[in-house]
Amino acid sequence: MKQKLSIVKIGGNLIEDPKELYYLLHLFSKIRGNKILVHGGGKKATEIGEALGIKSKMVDGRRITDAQSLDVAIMVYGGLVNKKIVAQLQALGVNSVGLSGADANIIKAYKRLVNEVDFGFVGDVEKVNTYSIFKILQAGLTPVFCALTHDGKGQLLNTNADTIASEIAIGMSNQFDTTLYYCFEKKGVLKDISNENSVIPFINSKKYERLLALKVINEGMLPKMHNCFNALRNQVSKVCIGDSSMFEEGYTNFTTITL
Ligand SMILES: Nc1ncnc2c1ncn2[C@@H]1O[C@H](COP(=O)(O)OP(=O)(O)O)[C@@H](O)[C@H]1O
Ligand SMILES: CC(=O)N[C@@H](CCC(=O)OP(=O)(O)O)C(=O)O
Repeated sequence: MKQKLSIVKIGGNLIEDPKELYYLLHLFSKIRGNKILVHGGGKKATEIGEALGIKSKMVDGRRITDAQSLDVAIMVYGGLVNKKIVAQLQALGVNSVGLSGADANIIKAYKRLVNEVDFGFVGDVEKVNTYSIFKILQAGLTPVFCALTHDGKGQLLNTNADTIASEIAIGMSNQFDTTLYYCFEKKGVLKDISNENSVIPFINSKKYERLLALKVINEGMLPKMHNCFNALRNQVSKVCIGDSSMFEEGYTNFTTITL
């Protein structure tokens, strides 16, 4: 029987709220067995960029990343956010190690070029070196990944954190019974975005099509849902979307995605 692995992705709004972030990290520290944390930080990168006079432009949920924006991304994701999270996890008794995709050559990527849009230094994942992740887990360490990959030729690339989480989950599913959790500030996928009590408990591909047509799902939820189905189609056992409470025992008010 395969060992269990939990992969938790946390997003920008949650990271920005110190109380929420602490609550999540506290619950993460209680997850038993193998676990991996993946974080974004897009909101912070936009804020720091603006303070430096660098404007952000998003297309299809992804940041157009010129050389200056890439430097901001490296500083914010690989430095500020990653190291703060690792230090907090250490305080909670989780021996974690902060990583970008370049470290231990774990995530190789190529420059994204879709529909003629030049995203600049944005990477799409080519290969996840699961052996290195396995070795880190085996050493009793908890990897904390930021939203950076590399092209193997010395170039770091900015990569959507939801995609990093799903690609790691897909890669690790050869060896592990993997659950992927997308954890953000809302209780789950909502029927009515303005009503926190409208969580849709289960979404399968058919229901997803309907929700898309009704425009219930939009903005940042679009790439998230795409990554959920991609993970499930590629041997990831389970995918859930919700807020930090989904890691509380007995809590059920979140969204589970099925094929
Ligand atoms: N039906 C929906 N239910 C919940 N959130 C939704 C929905 N449709 C769009 N969203 C938006 O998606 C956002 C989450 O995506 P994103 O901003 O990329 O978050 P994160 O940084 O946590 O990955 C929410 O903050 C919300 O504004
Ligand atoms: C290419 C691309 O768009 N990268 C993202 C990486 C950070 C991220 O994904 O952050 P959240 O999870 O907080 O949204 C960005 O720069 O915004």
